[in-house]
Amino acid sequence: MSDLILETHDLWEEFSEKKILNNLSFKLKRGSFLSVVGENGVGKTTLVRIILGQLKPTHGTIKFFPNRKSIRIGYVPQFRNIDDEYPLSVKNFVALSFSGYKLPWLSRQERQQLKLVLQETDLEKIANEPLGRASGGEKQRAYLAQALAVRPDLLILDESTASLDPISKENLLRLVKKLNVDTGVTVLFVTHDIPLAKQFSDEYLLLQPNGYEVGPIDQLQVADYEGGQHV
Ligand SMILES: Nc1ncnc2c1ncn2[C@@H]1O[C@H](COP(=O)(O)OP(=O)(O)OP(=O)(O)O)[C@@H](O)[C@H]1O
Repeated sequence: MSDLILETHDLWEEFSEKKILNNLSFKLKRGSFLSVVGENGVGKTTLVRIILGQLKPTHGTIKFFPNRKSIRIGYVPQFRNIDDEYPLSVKNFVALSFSGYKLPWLSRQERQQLKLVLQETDLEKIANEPLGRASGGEKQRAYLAQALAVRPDLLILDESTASLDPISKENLLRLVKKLNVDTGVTVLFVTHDIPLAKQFSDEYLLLQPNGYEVGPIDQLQVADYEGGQHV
């Protein structure tokens, strides 16, 4: 099996005559933890949408290994608060990931998977509580559990920690890192939080208005992030 999960070649996207992503060629190693960083508007979400298959690149290619069909992708969005009156329990919310989600009709395998994922995300104790009453960190763990329920090969966190307090942010990332190490799930973490990226990832992809940079995370210079221009 290839040691890569995906690779892009010469990728760019054109929006209203504006070129985004600058002929991006990068390789994502299976089992790695990559932080995608860069200032507002450089194309981080555009890259995620291309990976998810929601957007076709104007130019260039994206290749999955062994192929797209065999790669399961879990996606954790930016934190959106859930109303206090939200009716589903934590468990039922996580189970929305399965098709035919009404709990009594989950298959045995799905029930086992649900139990495991609630354990992994430390939500077992509040599994039957209404999600609306959970804390911000617990709600975000429920989104994470939903993404993990499909046993993804690739987990994409799209500014998923942005609205959490510093302790909840770190706890969420610690959990993701543990899953990355224990299960080998590949992680692509889109963030503006450079200290958090440095603490948990192995590699970085820095998108810039006129280019991009890739490398081991310890080589990411904050000065580069703040508007430096490299190709
Ligand atoms: N569907 C679209 N139509 C037109 N322009 C778009 C579209 N999607 C994104 N853009 C533009 O492309 C650029 C890159 O957007 P993108 O959301 O990928 O940036 P980003 O790096 O994720 O930004 P942020 O850090 O603010 O979330 C922006 O200038 C944005 O306005």
